[in-house]
Amino acid sequence: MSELITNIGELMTQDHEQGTRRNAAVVLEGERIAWIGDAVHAPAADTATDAQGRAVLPGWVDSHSHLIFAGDRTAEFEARMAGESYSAGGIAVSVNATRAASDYDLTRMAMGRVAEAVSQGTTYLETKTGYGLDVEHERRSARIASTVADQVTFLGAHLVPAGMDADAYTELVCNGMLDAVRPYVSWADVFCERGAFNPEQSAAVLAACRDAGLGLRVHGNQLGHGDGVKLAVTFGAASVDHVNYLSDADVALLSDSWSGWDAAAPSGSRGVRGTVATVLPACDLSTRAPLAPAKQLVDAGVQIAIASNCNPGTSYTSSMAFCVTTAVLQMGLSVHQAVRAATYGGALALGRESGADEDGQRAVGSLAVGHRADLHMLKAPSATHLAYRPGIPMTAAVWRAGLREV
Ligand SMILES: N=CN[C@@H](CCC(=O)O)C(=O)O
Ligand SMILES: [Zn+2]
Repeated sequence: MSELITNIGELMTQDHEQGTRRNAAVVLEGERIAWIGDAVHAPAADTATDAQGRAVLPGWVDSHSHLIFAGDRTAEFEARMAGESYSAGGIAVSVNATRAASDYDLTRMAMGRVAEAVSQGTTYLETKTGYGLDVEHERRSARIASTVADQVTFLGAHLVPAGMDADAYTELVCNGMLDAVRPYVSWADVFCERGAFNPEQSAAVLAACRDAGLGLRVHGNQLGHGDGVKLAVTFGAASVDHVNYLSDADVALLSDSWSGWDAAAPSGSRGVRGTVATVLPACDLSTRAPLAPAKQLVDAGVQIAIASNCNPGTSYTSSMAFCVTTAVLQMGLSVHQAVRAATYGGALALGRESGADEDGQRAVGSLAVGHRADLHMLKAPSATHLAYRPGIPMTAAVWRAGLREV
């Protein structure tokens, strides 16, 4: 089956060769994009959708979420709004509720969160374990995550459970727990922060997970200055996420990590990837943290991603549009930079920005022939309306791997 989407007012492809096109059309064939060009030259297809001059973007790629949880932390949020500061300790509340929930309920709730994200234009997402924190419950979280998300990250190193020695728990994460989750995950993460895991413990987790063949990412520099960025770059992590407190040396490390990367080269031959800095605007607002310096990072040549960080503690939203709006209005990014970070940037953080037409691992996060047909049509003639009309629901239609979801 093929579908023609035509009369697209603004097609923001985030593909280097295609750029942003006016009066464009796209043909989807099965799960892939088969043709992109001017609407006047569009070929026939089995079905046609008239965009009526509206904007079309790649679907959002949400590269950082924590969707496998039960329970409610409204009281913690209210206390924060009354002046308390966020601390890692709140994670334990979600751990208790998550352990007590049935498989059925955990799965149903996670699926509901994915559906909520898709209804707002997210077409590819990662999620993490991290509210199990023992072998049985981390394995269960990983298994459930693998049924609801496109990619799964092992975050056994989220918090040291009450009553456990931090080094003994780190040892468990690196051995028995890692073995238990390994069939379900392709990434590992560590919360390298005061109140969570220190740099030595974090390094041990990253080394063990790297040796087990997992890609790496780090929760770093969220609550204060620290070693998260340094560890992430040293280990060649795909991303370091939060990055609220960065020294000049941290920015230089991230920038240097991209020195072998040519963003203007054809997709698939851009060179050596560095560590993506993932900014989490909704989390920064919900924790009243200083906003991550997204513009400074972009200006320094760092590839950035924008993600929701949807979780019950610091960022209970799956709205990537809200994150993009905030990144423009409050972090100083242009609309194009913010949309890029929430699409191509997320794909880069998940290692899915390129992919051969034939191998089934289609690229996501940008629109080009052979890429996965993940498209997001707005109720507006341009992506600028995401920031120009903050808070207004903007999703008109969503295609995920060629299937119309909204
Ligand atoms: N910072 C660590 N982990 C989550 C928050 C987890 C929680 O508080 O439940 C985050 O990314 O913000
Ligand atoms: Zn997180």
